[in-house]
Amino acid sequence: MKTHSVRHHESGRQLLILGCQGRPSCRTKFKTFFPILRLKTTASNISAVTATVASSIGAESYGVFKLSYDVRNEDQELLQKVWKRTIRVAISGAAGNISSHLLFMLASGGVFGMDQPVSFQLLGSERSRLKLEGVAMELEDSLYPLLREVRIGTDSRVMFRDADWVILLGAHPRTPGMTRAELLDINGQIFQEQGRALDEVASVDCKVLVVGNPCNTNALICMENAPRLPRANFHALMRLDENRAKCQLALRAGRFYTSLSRVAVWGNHSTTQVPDFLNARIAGVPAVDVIGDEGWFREEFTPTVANRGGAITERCRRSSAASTAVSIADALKSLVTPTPEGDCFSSAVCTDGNPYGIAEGLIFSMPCQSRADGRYEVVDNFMIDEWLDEKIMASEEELLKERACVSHLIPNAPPAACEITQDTMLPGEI
Ligand SMILES: NC(=O)C1=CN([C@@H]2O[C@H](COP(=O)(O)OP(=O)(O)OC[C@H]3O[C@@H](n4cnc5c(N)ncnc54)[C@H](OP(=O)(O)O)[C@@H]3O)[C@@H](O)[C@H]2O)C=CC1
Ligand SMILES: O=C([O-])CC(=O)C(=O)O
Repeated sequence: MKTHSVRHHESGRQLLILGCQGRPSCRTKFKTFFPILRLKTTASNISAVTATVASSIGAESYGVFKLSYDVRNEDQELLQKVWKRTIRVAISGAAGNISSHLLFMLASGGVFGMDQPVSFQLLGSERSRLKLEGVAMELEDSLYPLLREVRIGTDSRVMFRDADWVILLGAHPRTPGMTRAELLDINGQIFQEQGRALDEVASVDCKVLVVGNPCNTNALICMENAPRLPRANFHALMRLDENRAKCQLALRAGRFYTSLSRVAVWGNHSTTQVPDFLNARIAGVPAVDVIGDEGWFREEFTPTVANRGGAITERCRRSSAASTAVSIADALKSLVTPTPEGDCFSSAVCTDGNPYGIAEGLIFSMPCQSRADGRYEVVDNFMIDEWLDEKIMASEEELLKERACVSHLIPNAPPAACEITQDTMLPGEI
């Protein structure tokens, strides 16, 4: 026998593999096993804990993640180590393009840390069931020591249960001829249902990152349908836009991107987004002074960043996947590591009580900072000049209209007319 994985008792005590589900032969293994681990645990409560872990999620672990082994003679280091509690990450659209990069970054320890065990609850659909199995098989073959469990399934009420992080990738793509209003409605229904599922089964502390487009309004629908969860726990991904802005500034200034700080992108993840050059710094100096060409910022930088996704889609014939996964990893890392003094990260979050006078009850990208505990605060000292203000108001206006279009999907919202006259684009649309 060899031990494959280590899990945690909820009390925080270390417990070595519970995959045997209380079978008698397995209990015998545990009996001989636990003295080595110096745990005050008896065979009977081991099977009780096993049952709790299995039934609280409600779906069986996939493949190799079910197995238990005994490493007594093989890996003393593993036995001696005190492990952190495993983080549960639920991901929808897990059989898709972004996921095929993201899962491997999360499992490698590159996001939550090299000492942080993770488990995956991967949500797919009947459409993607086989592909989801293939993804789980690739995770098996990758032998990640930090990946303690993989569950796959098609029921959000099972897959979101007890998750610490929920990353929502799955969404209907905009097809030729489909208007933005139609896309909002089709995807809004998916996110209404997922919000309800989160409300029923998610841990109240879980943080939700919506990526599936149109991500701001999808996140809003999700949040409004999950009133049990704090509104501050919902994000829509804007970090890709921030990374794209940093890339363009670094290119133009001829400086390495690590010299950039206070680069925020405001507003909606659409072509009305506002990459903020006014507050950006390069090696601590305002980017406008380093680059010294206001025309470039307004006429080139801003539209290049807002349309960068489309430029990639045009070349790849699919939207950005790897760089989106990297930006999701960056977004999560920003919430679990302290923001460097004076810096910020961009995330679309709930505008309730925001310091910039943006209409409340929207999911709107603003500069944020974190103290590394998964929570954030909106940075309140950004300068807003007339040009920036006008742009921010246009993006706000667009999101107000999007909200009106999905009022039928928001509990207790007064009915509103859908008035998206100008059919705006996602950054990745061409
Ligand atoms: N916010 C951002 O910065 C970015 C957002 N995005 C968005 O992220 C999302 C995922 O992108 P990506 O992984 O490349 O997409 P994929 O095309 O790979 O699809 C991801 C998943 O979405 C679900 N899906 C696909 N088609 C449909 C459909 N017709 N009806 C319902 N569900 C469907 C499927 O999940 P299943 O069948 O398993 O449910 C699929 O596995 C997209 O909405 C994309 O626009 C992309 C880049 C940047
Ligand atoms: O439009 C898309 O699907 C992709 C997208 O959001 C982007 O590239 O920013």
